Amino acid sequence: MAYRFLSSRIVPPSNRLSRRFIFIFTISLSFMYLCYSILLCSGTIMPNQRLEEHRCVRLKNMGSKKLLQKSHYCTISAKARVISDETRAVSYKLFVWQYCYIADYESNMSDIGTLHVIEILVEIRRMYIKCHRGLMPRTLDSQITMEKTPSYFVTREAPRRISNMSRETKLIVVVRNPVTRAISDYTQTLSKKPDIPSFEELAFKNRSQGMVDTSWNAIRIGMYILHLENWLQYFRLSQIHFVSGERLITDPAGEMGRVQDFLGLKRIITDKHFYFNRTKGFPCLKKPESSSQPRCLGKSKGRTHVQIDQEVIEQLREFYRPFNVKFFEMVGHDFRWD
Ligand SMILES: Nc1ncnc2c1ncn2[C@@H]1O[C@H](COP(=O)(O)OS(=O)(=O)O)[C@@H](OP(=O)(O)O)[C@H]1O
Repeated sequence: MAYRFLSSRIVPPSNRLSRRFIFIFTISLSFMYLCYSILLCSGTIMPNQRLEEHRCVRLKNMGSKKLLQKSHYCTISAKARVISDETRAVSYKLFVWQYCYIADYESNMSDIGTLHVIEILVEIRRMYIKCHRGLMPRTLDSQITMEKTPSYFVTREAPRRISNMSRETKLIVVVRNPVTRAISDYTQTLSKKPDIPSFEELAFKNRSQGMVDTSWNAIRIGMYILHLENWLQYFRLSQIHFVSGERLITDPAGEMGRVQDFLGLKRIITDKHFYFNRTKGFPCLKKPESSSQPRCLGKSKGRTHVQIDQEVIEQLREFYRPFNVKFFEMVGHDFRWD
């Protein structure tokens, strides 16, 4: 649009020379942005690499020496996640900008080499994918890289993009009772924005008629089967492992055992690594890699939930039941959310 506006006003349509100049100028500008976005990527790889030590729990220190000389069990720290999410958002915007700008140019310039423009687009896309891959830490064959972005599960485009990157990716999703999940979500939002409407107001379009507002994210996210169906267009069910959010609290070692099996790792993390912290009311790590002190999750994990009317909870249970049943059937496991 910007080009159309400029070209129609500044350059007379018949002036081929000026048009060629604008074309070269546009391409140069795009190229500069491309270089900038690539530099931006490599700039953020560095902090990621520096964080690698924090991310990777060396199994060596967890007991089994034989395996551990070779293996790292990697998790992505919250800080690393923020860096990679932000960088991806910025580079994605740059990519879209470049793509749209050139595509717009292409549609307006019949006399320029279309093939040339396509070549440039292909190159930008190649660089873009390389840029994303570069955000992940380098790993040896004996290492596993993990990426943690909860919102991917409910992001429409995520399965296609991830499968484009690697079809063999293993996916782990923590699911909990969708009603509790919605209340937890609301509690978290309320702690940041105390002025939001009540849970009941947000959850229902019409409460007396039991009409739930599925456009509210806190509700929509818990309709797991719908999101799963989207993922199953690109991944096999055997590539996805569902962790029970409830059992992660009552039996963290058991859940972690199943995660390790799914990833094809020896069971290194066992109940020896956890203890129940009465003050926190949750299991905590006895001795994490980074310190000799026990470590619990932060204050924002495991907060007291907002009190919700029992009748509202019942209505939401009813609403979720058919979605849950389909979900249990699909994954072949009953999470017992009733
Ligand atoms: N060990 C331990 N300690 C504290 N909290 C625990 C633990 N295990 C699971 N949980 C549950 O994790 C819930 C928070 O996870 P989130 O989904 O918000 O995490 S994330 O931000 O998406 O990473 C959090 O939900 P809320 O209770 O609603 O805060 C916890 O119930």
